[in-house]
Amino acid sequence: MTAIDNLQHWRDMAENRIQNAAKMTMIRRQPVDIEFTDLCYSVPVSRTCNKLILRNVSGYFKSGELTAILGPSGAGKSTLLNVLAGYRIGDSTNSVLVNGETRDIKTFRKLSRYIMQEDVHQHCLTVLESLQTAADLKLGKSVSKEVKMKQITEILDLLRLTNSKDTYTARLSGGEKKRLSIALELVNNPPVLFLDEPTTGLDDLSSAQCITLLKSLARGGRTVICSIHTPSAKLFSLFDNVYIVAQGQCVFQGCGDDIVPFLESLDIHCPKHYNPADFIIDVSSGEYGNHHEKMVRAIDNGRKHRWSKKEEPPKLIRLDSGIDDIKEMPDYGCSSLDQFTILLSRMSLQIWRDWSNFLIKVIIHLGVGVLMGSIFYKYGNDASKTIYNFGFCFMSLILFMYVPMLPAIVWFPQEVKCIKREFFNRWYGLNAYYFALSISRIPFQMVQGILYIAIVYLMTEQPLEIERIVKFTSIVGLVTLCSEAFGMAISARLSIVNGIFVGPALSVPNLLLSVYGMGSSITTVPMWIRISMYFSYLRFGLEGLIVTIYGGAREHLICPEEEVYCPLKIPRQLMKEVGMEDANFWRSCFFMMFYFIIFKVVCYFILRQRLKRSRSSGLFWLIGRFIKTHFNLNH
Ligand SMILES: Nc1ncnc2c1ncn2[C@@H]1O[C@H](COP(=O)(O)OP(=O)(O)OP(=O)(O)O)[C@@H](O)[C@H]1O
Repeated sequence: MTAIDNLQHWRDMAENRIQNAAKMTMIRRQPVDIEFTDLCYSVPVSRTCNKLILRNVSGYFKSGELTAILGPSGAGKSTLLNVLAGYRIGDSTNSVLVNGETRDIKTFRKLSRYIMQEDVHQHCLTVLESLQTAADLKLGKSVSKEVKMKQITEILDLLRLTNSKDTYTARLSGGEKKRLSIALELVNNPPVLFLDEPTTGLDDLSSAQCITLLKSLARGGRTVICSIHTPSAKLFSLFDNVYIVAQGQCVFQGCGDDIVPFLESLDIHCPKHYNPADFIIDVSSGEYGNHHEKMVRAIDNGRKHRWSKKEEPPKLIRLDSGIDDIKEMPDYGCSSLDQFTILLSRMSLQIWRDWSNFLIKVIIHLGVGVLMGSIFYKYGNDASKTIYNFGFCFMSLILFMYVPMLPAIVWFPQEVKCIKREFFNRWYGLNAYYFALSISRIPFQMVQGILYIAIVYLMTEQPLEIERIVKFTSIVGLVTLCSEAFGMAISARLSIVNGIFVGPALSVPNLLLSVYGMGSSITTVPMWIRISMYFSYLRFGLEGLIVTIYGGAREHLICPEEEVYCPLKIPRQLMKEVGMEDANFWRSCFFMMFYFIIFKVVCYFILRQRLKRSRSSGLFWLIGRFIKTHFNLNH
């Protein structure tokens, strides 16, 4: 068998599989054709200068077809895909038509799904649980559990994930993760699918299976568009439409079989047995001389919708697009309250399943509790050790500042990637997500705090009064919440590398201001430092703990017999010595709540800004542009 016969044989087999899979594919969707004309996209690179990435490209992607966007590295494939999907709006000027009508981005996002290159999943959920959550969020309560399960089973079969349905997503192979990403977006059967390099990181067999699957989805009536890196001849033969980009312009558009005749028409000859996809990419990147302009002219920068030796096929005109019905559809599959409850149970399950992480935290809190209890053993009621007991309170606050903040800085950037995918694909709104996120973590933080307090409070012999115990726990809880919210506000914008530096660095002034001026009267502290102290939530935490332990009508502390004189025997005396005589428990709580809300609000707006895909204007635009051109915050 010659190589060509081999390829033909493989193609026939794949075609058979595609036909069978296409029959299984859920309800057929209304066709959606995408046409774009003179599309430009630029990014700011300096204060005055923009880099033009897409240069007046045009093109036409038909429903029922699998389209590949190919090109040399840096040609603009991902950018074109992102702009078409609406994932990047930025400085783009364009005319994108959907079924002949100007694209309304809000409506289009209800029609399309975007599968990103990186497969980020909720790692402690199984494949089936992930799909069930997606179905609950996207289909809502109007679809019965049985119907959802039927759809899920069909999708699992179609994507050959049935055998892995009970596997945790963290344990899936690269190919399975990619298929799960596709499966999750198939739940509400979108008519348009965009995929950014779906075969990256997959071996030949998995790549072939992935592209075969995409073709079967296209055969089900969908418009499937993917960017792809140098596909093998086998894979290349599966695409219905090929769109080749070089230097931000279109150098070919049409059927893969037409590439060789197209190049021949320009007097460029493809060597025998050479993969035409590789050859045209080599030609467009200048390996065989400068043919770029010639190719762009021949295809009219994509205005010629399908280069063919034969007549160009007539363009389909959709009369009953059904897009108007979609405009009326709600933005999400279920109400905000339902989104909140589904997400809250998913997050709680995630934390619960990640029991090793939870266990480590519990062990650390118990271990540090025993250590602190041993170091400050029985200091709480010992008048000769009052100043050390103050140290114990301060050390406890440092623990509850760093322990919640550092994991948040490391964990949250990964979570943001997942939110980006799910939010962009309209699984849920940001408000529901953010409330669920904020609430889901509180019980687990509280359990760890209570375990620590139970040990140290008894071992250090702090006053055993219900009111003081509750107040002590509340202050520690508030410091925990503030610290985690602070860590999340930092990591919502920064990468792990930047966040892990910025978080602890900003904690230093927080710590310094919390104990500044102790030992002398507050009136001796310069005014600007006194004002700065209001910016340290830890200061309020410390005041809150000291007033809880030493405030109120507490009896005198016990001065050991071997001590001649205990100057800090009177509880209020310590508060005077450390400049906290005016401390008030409720004021401390109020300020910590205030900072907690501020950090939460800042984090929310940063997240919203990152997820929002529309073009900002005025001052926000200027600030955004300044940050983009001067800082690389995410990498
Ligand atoms: N935010 C940005 N700032 C500056 N240049 C950018 C930015 N985004 C993309 N580019 C540039 O635009 C060009 C196209 O990028 P794009 O990621 O679309 O290329 P690609 O064809 O997908 O490349 P690859 O195949 O290597 O992934 C590249 O030269 C890239 O450096």
